[in-house]
Amino acid sequence: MAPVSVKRVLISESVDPCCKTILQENGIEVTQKQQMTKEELIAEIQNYDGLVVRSATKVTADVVNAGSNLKIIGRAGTGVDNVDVDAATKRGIIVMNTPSGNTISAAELTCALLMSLSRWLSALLMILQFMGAELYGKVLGIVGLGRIGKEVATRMQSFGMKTIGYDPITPPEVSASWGVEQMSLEELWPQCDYITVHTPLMPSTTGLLNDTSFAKCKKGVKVVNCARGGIIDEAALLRALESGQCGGAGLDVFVEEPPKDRALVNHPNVISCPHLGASTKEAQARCGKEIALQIVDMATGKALVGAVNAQVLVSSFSPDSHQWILLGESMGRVLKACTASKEPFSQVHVTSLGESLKKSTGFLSSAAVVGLLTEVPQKGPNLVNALPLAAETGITVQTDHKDNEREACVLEVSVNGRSYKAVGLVQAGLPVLLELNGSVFRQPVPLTGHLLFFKATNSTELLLSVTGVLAAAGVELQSFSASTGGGGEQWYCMGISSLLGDIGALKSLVKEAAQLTV
Ligand SMILES: NC(=O)C1=CN([C@@H]2O[C@H](COP(=O)(O)OP(=O)(O)OC[C@H]3O[C@@H](n4cnc5c(N)ncnc54)[C@H](O)[C@@H]3O)[C@@H](O)[C@H]2O)C=CC1
Ligand SMILES: O=C(O)C(=O)COP(=O)(O)O
Repeated sequence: MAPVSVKRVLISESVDPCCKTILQENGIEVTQKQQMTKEELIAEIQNYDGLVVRSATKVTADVVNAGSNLKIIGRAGTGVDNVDVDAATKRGIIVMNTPSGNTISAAELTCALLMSLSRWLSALLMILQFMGAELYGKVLGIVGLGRIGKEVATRMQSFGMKTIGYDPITPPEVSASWGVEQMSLEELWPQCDYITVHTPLMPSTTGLLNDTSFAKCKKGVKVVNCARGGIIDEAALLRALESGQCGGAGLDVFVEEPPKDRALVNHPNVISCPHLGASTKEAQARCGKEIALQIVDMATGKALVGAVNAQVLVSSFSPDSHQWILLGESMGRVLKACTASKEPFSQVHVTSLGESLKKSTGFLSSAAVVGLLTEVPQKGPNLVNALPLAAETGITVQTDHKDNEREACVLEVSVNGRSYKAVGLVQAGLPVLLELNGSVFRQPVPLTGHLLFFKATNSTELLLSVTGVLAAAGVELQSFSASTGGGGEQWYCMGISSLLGDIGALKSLVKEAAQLTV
């Protein structure tokens, strides 16, 4: 993978100082600010290649779009719901997080809230309520059995709690191996003395606990939310607290932070924190260090860790994928230049051939689309946004893999019902073109530097005329490849020292001509 140039990074809030230090030690200029307003961020973001945030900075589409040089948004923490990931993806910006750096801290705060709710450990609540309850023997329902859910389960088991849970993705046998019996939410609600939620906030988890689910719970159930505000519906929670259906709530997160509506925070049976789950020295040191190292690794082309919107890029970080990516891009560019029609493509089909390319079809197709879209009048597409941009432009991209003795990439595109095709591979570490629109080259064409393609009938006089045009323009001929094609029209490719200023003279000699730089 080619390094992503990151020279200047803005840290827009309180990220551990080790983040700045590590970035600076690796030659990156860093500005760290606290509590930037959205207006300040929009005004300044264009000066940076990278932005590092926690949860307070709202990286909305207008911030993303103002970041004309942005290549990376790093979240020193888990949730990326404060970042408009779709807007970033469309702009080709990588979004990455450090999802395990604060797991233990968030789990520990959850456990602290569960304990506080059992014994009313808060100055105010202790005055109001003297009688607590043991956790021992009680049932804890854990909704979301990922990193934090698991750590909460194993900790609360040591208090003798029975842990049950629900997660649509974590297999029941996996959670069973750390002591959590899975069941449907319908079965879970009525069994729990305590419920804690540990899912991301998304449409399927918004209002997971609502009036209907509270009604199915044991009277007096206690709930904890250290995940995201809104997973427990706030209005329903207040109603359940007031009716006694909910016996207490421990809340670290709110729909609006800090919450302007203080009804929940001020409720006598609520223990609340201002989003402190990750606020420990250890978690911050881990997240700050991890995000800095991940950015450095990406910028040096070493590895791509923690990217949430660039799966294609992640798989492209294998040692020899770089040349295949160049091949895909160059083939896209060659086909774009050599199709007679200037209409937009409607369909792109990429086939990878050969065992070792089985897992490369994803990045080969993105790379080919990057090459095909280079004339899109926006900032150049890259492997992050190629496929979303293609979809937006109405291009259908299909991929395929076929077993073959030799590794190769076949790129076919359709324009106005006509198909065009290129076949290439990486030979001796360099991308080469084997075939173009039915013409098979006698010598593979090295896809590097300035290339002149033309289609003509095989004739020595014509080739002399073409070299004459090059000489007249002061352009040197550096390599020459002709395709096998008998007497009919065939494609030729010349490696040239620079592009011709005007291709008109050449076009008068040959059927089709195109020049490009790859
Ligand atoms: N309060 C704080 O300071 C912190 C909050 N968090 C938040 O905690 C939450 C959990 O974080 P992690 O455990 O690291 O995430 P994770 O990705 O490891 O686990 C989330 C789990 O939720 C499950 N899930 C998805 N949809 C579900 C549904 N409809 N019902 C039940 N489960 C569902 C997923 O399958 C996954 O196993 C996130 O929202 C994160 O942003 C994380 C760190 C600190
Ligand atoms: O990592 C997360 O998802 C968190 O909620 C922690 O947020 P913070 O880094 O403390 O602003």
